[in-house]
Amino acid sequence: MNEAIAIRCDHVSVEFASGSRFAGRTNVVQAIDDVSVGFAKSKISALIGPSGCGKTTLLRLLAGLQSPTFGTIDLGGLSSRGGEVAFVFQQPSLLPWRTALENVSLPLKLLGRGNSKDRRDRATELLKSVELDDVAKRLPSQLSGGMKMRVSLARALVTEPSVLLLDEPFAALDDMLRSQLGELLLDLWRERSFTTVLVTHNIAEACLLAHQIHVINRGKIVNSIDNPLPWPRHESLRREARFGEFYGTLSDVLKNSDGCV
Ligand SMILES: Nc1ncnc2c1ncn2[C@@H]1O[C@H](COP(=O)(O)OP(=O)(O)OP(=O)(O)O)[C@@H](O)[C@H]1O
Repeated sequence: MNEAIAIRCDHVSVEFASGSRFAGRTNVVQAIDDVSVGFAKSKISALIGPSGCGKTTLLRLLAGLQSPTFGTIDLGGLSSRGGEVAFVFQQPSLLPWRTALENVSLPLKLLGRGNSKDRRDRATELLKSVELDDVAKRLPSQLSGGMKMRVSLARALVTEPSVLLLDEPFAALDDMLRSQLGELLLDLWRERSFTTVLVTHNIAEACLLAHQIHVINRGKIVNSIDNPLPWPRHESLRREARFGEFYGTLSDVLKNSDGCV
């Protein structure tokens, strides 16, 4: 595998059977169609495209939650079972009977890492990094939507993964929270440099957060664009002319790729 590529998909396709077997009709849905792509090591890559184009299916493939019908996926030996690959979905999916701290420490317990004090200390550290150490003892039902998402991020990062997969993690949040969590993601990435693949519908989010943007439509990657905006990135970049310029370029690419969102 090329040094700079952390994840490589080679001629990957996913076909789903759809329709009713009882009615005697089953169709094949080609969710991913012969995709070959590399995701850069220690960089943030965005997958953007219209609803139903295959973004989640591609992310599930990278997470090992879905097998390809054809083709291969190479994560250089990393896996979620070893805690090296972590994912965060749109719904935070925290265990409701466990406190925020217990939710964050759970992956360490499942992997058998450290004793209970080590795990508690590590989870407290992660809750601190998402500015939630003061609510460590609360249950998920006592947290706001934004707080739950931050706990999910802390839980995903507690095993120090090399790869973080994010499926529209901020989509259910209002604009203000979305921006704050985007900024938080940038901070966490700056400290840890995990390889990130972010599924989003949001052009501005892709412009602000990603190094590279892959446009996906009808199961195919139809364009891959290097984001020219400078690093380090902050929310304030949204107010700069060059941000508007790149936003316009990306919108045009999406329209011309028939991948408008
Ligand atoms: N388990 C499944 N069985 C049958 N079809 C599926 C299954 N999962 C996904 N599909 C189909 O595969 C295609 C791609 O779905 P996918 O969820 O990957 O799209 P998406 O780009 O993430 O959409 P959205 O942005 O709306 O979440 C869609 O046509 C969808 O209906």
